[in-house]
This record gives sequence, structure tokens and C-alpha cells, in this order.
Amino acid sequence: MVKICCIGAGYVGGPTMAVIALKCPEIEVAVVDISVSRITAWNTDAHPIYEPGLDEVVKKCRGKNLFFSTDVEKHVSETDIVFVSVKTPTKTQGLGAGKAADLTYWESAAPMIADVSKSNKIVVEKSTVLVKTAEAIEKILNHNSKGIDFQILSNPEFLAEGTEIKDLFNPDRSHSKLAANAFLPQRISSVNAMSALCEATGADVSQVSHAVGKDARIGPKFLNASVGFGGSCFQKDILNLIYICECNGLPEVANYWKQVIKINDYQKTRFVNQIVSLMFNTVSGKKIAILGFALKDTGDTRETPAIDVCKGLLGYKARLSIYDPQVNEEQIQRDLAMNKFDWDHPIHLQPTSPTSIKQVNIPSFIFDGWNVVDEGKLRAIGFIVYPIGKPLDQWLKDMPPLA
Ligand SMILES: NC(=O)c1ccc[n+]([C@@H]2O[C@H](COP(=O)([O-])OP(=O)(O)OC[C@H]3O[C@@H](n4cnc5c(N)ncnc54)[C@H](O)[C@@H]3O)[C@@H](O)[C@H]2O)c1
Ligand SMILES: O=c1ccn([C@@H]2O[C@H](COP(=O)(O)OP(=O)(O)O[C@H]3O[C@H](CO)[C@@H](O)[C@H](O)[C@H]3O)[C@@H](O)[C@H]2O)c(=O)[nH]1
Repeated sequence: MVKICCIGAGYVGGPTMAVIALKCPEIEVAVVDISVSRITAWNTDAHPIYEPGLDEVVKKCRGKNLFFSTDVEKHVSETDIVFVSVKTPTKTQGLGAGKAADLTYWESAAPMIADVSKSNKIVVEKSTVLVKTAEAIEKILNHNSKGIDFQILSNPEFLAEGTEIKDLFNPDRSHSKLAANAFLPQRISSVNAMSALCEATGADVSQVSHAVGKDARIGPKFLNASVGFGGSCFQKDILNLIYICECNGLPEVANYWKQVIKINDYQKTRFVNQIVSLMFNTVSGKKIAILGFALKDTGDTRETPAIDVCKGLLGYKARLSIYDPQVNEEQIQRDLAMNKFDWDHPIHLQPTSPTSIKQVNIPSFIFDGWNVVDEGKLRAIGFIVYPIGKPLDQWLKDMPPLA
């Protein structure tokens, strides 16, 4: 039986391997991780990741041809193909801190693979890394005295959280990863910039997106205005791209991509400032309910825009009542206490000091950062609604000029 093993049982490794196990019952799939709590959770019915459709896939294969284990070295030594799907977060210290990708986890996996291997292996690079990383890893792996041959394949992952199982059943393509993760958020920053102009001129950003997306050269996808893009990839990958541009003597190109992040930060700040302005220029002591904290239809809070929005409101001394059915209170407190870029590093490096989180309340103002609520229905039953990029309530229009 052909054996494959994936190092890293996270958002990519776990679901990807589960789908491979489902589609290839003749292959034995092991998913290994140094995190005992993650592996323990994969081996129960309370998986560490919430993704629509994931539980069913795991249930069908686990214990048959899909195994989750902390015995990393044993499984790597026995396998024919090793997938590496460890994190590549933004560096928090040293050269390139705040921009460059931290390859610590990748670099620790490579010598271990070389050490424990007794037979030739194919090593598949799933993590998001630079194009030449495969060549560097190949040198580390093939510089062994055992005569073992390693072939390195670059196979970046393109799945999106919230639709992982769907994306894995119908994969798009597998090349040019970093460029794609710059172009996609560039579209979002473009439409979010338009949303500010729409609000200033009384236009509706969803109509602008619809009309622009009708141009076949532009296309309709990824043109939804929002409170800003989030997620564990876009910002870190653009920052890495910026760093590469700077290292290659291209400051103008670096500045161009920096603007995508600046507009994203501006949109989050703008949303917070609108809340403050529209609530009579102060939210101090006011109770604000935040419905939904994680990204999209997931329990993943890594770099969720809700963190910056909540931190902004806390800075104005608002009292927050946060609720998300997929995120527990401890996680929310940790997220709000954490410094930028700490969230994707091991838990012992993350601060634990809690902030004050209260219970959920029903608000009379709704600030909809994603244009998901039906503002007409809510207005009809008495709510004052502020949707992104749309004409304001008459009540809000009559307010004194904004700060
Ligand atoms: N999350 C996404 O939607 C997504 C999509 C496409 C690509 N990516 C890329 O895939 C990579 C993984 O992302 P993720 O979201 O799955 O990360 P993750 O943090 O959820 O999972 C990585 C796992 O690797 C484990 N790990 C780290 N070092 C290890 C080692 N030496 N041995 C064994 N296990 C180790 C960690 O404990 C962790 O559980 C990143 O490069 C990311 O940019 C992520
Ligand atoms: O029109 C849009 C589309 C998305 N978003 C936001 O953008 C962020 C990212 O969304 P999405 O791309 O759907 O999720 P990710 O899981 O971050 O997936 C991205 O990042 C992954 C990691 O690299 C890649 O594999 C995927 O192809 C890429 O889409 C989220 O905050 C969305 O709410 C918008 O604001 N407007």
C-alpha cells in the first residue's frame, strides 16, 4: 500500500489529507503534528477546525486509511511521499521582521525528514513559500550521506477557508501563488476604496461592483465591499511580496503593494470612526454587540478584521458584547490581547492577558461591515442601519456634520 504523510495537521494539512484519503482508499494517509492538542482533537469528533462538510469526510476515513498522530518521525520514515504543510507566518523579529515569511517551521521539518528517512522520497511543498525555496530544501535534503534520493515538488494550496471541502473536490489550479494572493486582495481594496467614495456621493457600491463585474475582462468575483479583508494569508503574503520587492531594489513596486494593505487598514479604521461619529461622536461606556467574530463560515479568527474593529472600539472605551457560535470566549480574549503577527506563532509565545468581554445584547444600531443584513427589514422594525457603501438612513443624514 502506498503511504503518504503530511507534516502539519492545520487548516490545509488536515482537510487536504482527509479528502485525499476519501478519494484514494488504496492509499494510507497519515497526518502528523507536534501539537498534541490538535492531534487529540482530530482523533475525537470535536475537530480542531470547523469547515462545512469536513466532519463527514473525516468520519468516513479515520481509522481506515486516515490516521492522525504525533509520532512525526515514525510516519515520515515509513512514507513514500511527504507533504509539508507547516505555517509560514510573518517574522516578528530579526531581518525582515514585520514583512518577510518566517521559514523556521519549514526549515525545522527538512533536516528531520533527511535524518529519519531510510528510502527515497518525494517531498511536496504545500506551505506558501517563495519559488526558490524548493531548490534550497532540495540541497538540505540531498546533502545526506545515506544515498537517499529526494525529489521536491512545489504544489501550493489555493483552497479558501469556509469552502475548503468544496475547493478540494474541485481544485482550481496550482501555480503562481504569491502573485494570486496579491491580486485578489488588490481587488478587494479597490472596491473598498470605491465604497468610501460611494458613501461620500450617495451611490451604492454593490451596484458599482455589479456593473463593473459585467465587463468580461474584469469579471464579477471578489468585488464585494467589506470592512476589510482578513484571513491568515492575504496580509502575510503581500507583506512577503513587499519584502521581496524591497530586497530586489524595487521600492516603487513595494510601495504599490503596500497601498493594498494601507487601504485595508483605512477601511477598518473608517468603519470604527463611522460608528463613533454616528453615535454622537462618542462610544465611551456604550454597549456595542459584535455578531460574528471569525472569518466567513469558519471558527478561524486569525487576522479577522473583527479584531481591529473591536480593538478600535475598545480604544474609544466602548463596552463590547461579542458573540460567535464558533469561537469561545477565551479565544476572543486572547485575540484582542495579542500583538500584530503574534497570532500565527506557537501558543507559548502568545500573550494571555484577557480583556473584558460581556454577554450579547440586542443593539438598536447595526453597523454591517459585510452588507449581509436586510437593511430594509431591519429599518422597518426600528433599527438604524449603517451598511458599507450605501445611502444612509434619513435619521443619520440629519445628523450634525461628522468629526
Ligand atoms: N489556511 C489557509 O486557508 C491556507 C490556504 C492555502 C495555503 N496556506 C498555507 O499553508 C501553510 C499552512 O497553513 P495552515 O493554515 O494550515 O497553518 P496551521 O497553523 O493551521 O497548521 C500548521 C501546523 O503545522 C504544525 N507544525 C509546525 N511545525 C511542525 C513540525 N516541525 N512538525 C510537525 N508539525 C509542525 C503546527 O503545530 C500546526 O498545527 C501556510 O504556509 C499557509 O500560508 C494556508
Ligand atoms: O469580495 C470579497 C471577497 C473576500 N473578502 C474577504 O477577503 C478575506 C479572504 O477571503 P477568501 O479569499 O475567501 O478566504 P481565504 O481563506 O483567506 O483564502 C485566500 O487565501 C488562501 C491562503 O493562501 C488561498 O489559498 C485562497 O485561494 C485565497 O482565496 C475574507 O476576510 C473575506 O471576507 C472581501 O472582503 N470581499
